[in-house]
Amino acid sequence: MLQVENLSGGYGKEPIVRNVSFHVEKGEVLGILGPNGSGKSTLLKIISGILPKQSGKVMIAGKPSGAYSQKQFAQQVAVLPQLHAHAFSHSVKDTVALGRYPYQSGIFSSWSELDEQAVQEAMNHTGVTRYENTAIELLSGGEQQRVFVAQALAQQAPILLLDEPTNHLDIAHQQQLLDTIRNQARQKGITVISVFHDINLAALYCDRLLLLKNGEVASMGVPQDVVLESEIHHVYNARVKTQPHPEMPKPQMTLLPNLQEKVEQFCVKKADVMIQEDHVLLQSSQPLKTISSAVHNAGLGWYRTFVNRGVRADYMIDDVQRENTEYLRALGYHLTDTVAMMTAVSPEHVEVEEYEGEFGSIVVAVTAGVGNAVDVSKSWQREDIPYIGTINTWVFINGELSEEAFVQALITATEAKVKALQDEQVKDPESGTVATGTSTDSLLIASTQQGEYLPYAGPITQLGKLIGKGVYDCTVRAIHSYRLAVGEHT
Ligand SMILES: Nc1ncnc2c1ncn2[C@@H]1O[C@H](COP(=O)(O)OP(=O)(O)OP(=O)(O)O)[C@@H](O)[C@H]1O
Repeated sequence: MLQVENLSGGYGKEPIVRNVSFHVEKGEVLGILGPNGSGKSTLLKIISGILPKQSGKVMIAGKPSGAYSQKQFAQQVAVLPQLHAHAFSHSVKDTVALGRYPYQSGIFSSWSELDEQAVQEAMNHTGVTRYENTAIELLSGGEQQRVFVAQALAQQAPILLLDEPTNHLDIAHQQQLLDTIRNQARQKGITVISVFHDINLAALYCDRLLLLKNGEVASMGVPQDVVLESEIHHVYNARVKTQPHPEMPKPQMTLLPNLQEKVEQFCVKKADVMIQEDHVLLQSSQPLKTISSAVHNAGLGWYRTFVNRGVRADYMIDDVQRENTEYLRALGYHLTDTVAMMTAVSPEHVEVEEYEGEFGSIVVAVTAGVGNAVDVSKSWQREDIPYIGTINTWVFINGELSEEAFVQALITATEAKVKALQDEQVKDPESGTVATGTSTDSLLIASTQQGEYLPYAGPITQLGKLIGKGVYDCTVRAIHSYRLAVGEHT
């Protein structure tokens, strides 16, 4: 739909944009990224004919852009510039209606039903209909921005060139606007080329990204291939970490600050694990990087308070999450700073130990209710009802773990637990075979992220050895403790 070949141009003799080539298909959304002054706006200005090109080609629907008259060009390409000059006071509707000028002819107004419909639709999509009779200068920056986007949409051109369309917009309006633009691209086959400052928004909404550095293409491709830590560091000179978006297969990046603040050194000790009236508690002075399958705040996060709550064996609540949240609130725990598990085992049957290794130490705490344990290889024969009985395992690590080490720590701890059940001959009461866990086991790996860097946590690494020994020992002891409490004999 739009093809740019070896395009160069700028404001004086020296080109600002140099040798840029790309093509964009019908219905595609291309994001242009790059640091301040890299030439993003200049590139859009050259494509839209606001600035003359020095060399290269811009082809629109197979024809050189210069072959279009001004009006024909405006029927093909709608432009949202970065800065809007509005010398005359117009109402919002009149401003949006200016987008229809390529379709007006003659000295008498030829305003048609189609024009009216396009204006109404564009105002609707950008949420500015309620201001239609208000003078544009009376609106806030973000509201004005939406009016100018409406003007570009009203133009109903097959190509949209947008320079920072979300400038001044709050997050809800950013979402609404970019949803609209993306939907227009998909439903109406509109081709969109948009400059972004926000790399995450661009990665989320664009099919492909073009990264400019000093007026030249530094990289171009699908967001996964452009939003790379090394690439962003190279082009922007900023330290970042990329992560997957939680709902879409798109990369998102986070800044890694270079702060000079002194970080307080701390470590987790065995004595930090306390037995309260109805729960096991650990409160750390600093947040720990945590991954868990807890009831409250499962997944990955940073937390200071860890709760393993003992409930009665007949605890039957429809909305466990909510009831548990109320419980934590009543105890005064900060809900966003707490990870909480549940068990039918009484807190005094927790087994806690500290293990010293070459790199530092770990603390393990386990409660093991194994009355209804399950052999995972036979569980397909069972009904889907959960059974009372849970093994809750906490592993606190005084060290700095890589992401790989976090996942390996989960595996190593699970293997150690399974081995403990095997050696203790914990049986699945339904199949009669050796159990591998229970139907509701929870596991937590939490790390101070201070001290020695620990890239791996497999069974023969220093960390893996401690986890293997610690989880195995504490699980065996917790099974003994449970059996003693319920009067079960091995
Ligand atoms: N009207 C102008 N006359 C001369 N030079 C200009 C003009 N506008 C921009 N420039 C120069 O062109 C270079 C690229 O500017 P441009 O606005 O294209 O960058 P950008 O990537 O859009 O930056 P930003 O992220 O800050 O919006 C800058 O060095 C700028 O100083």
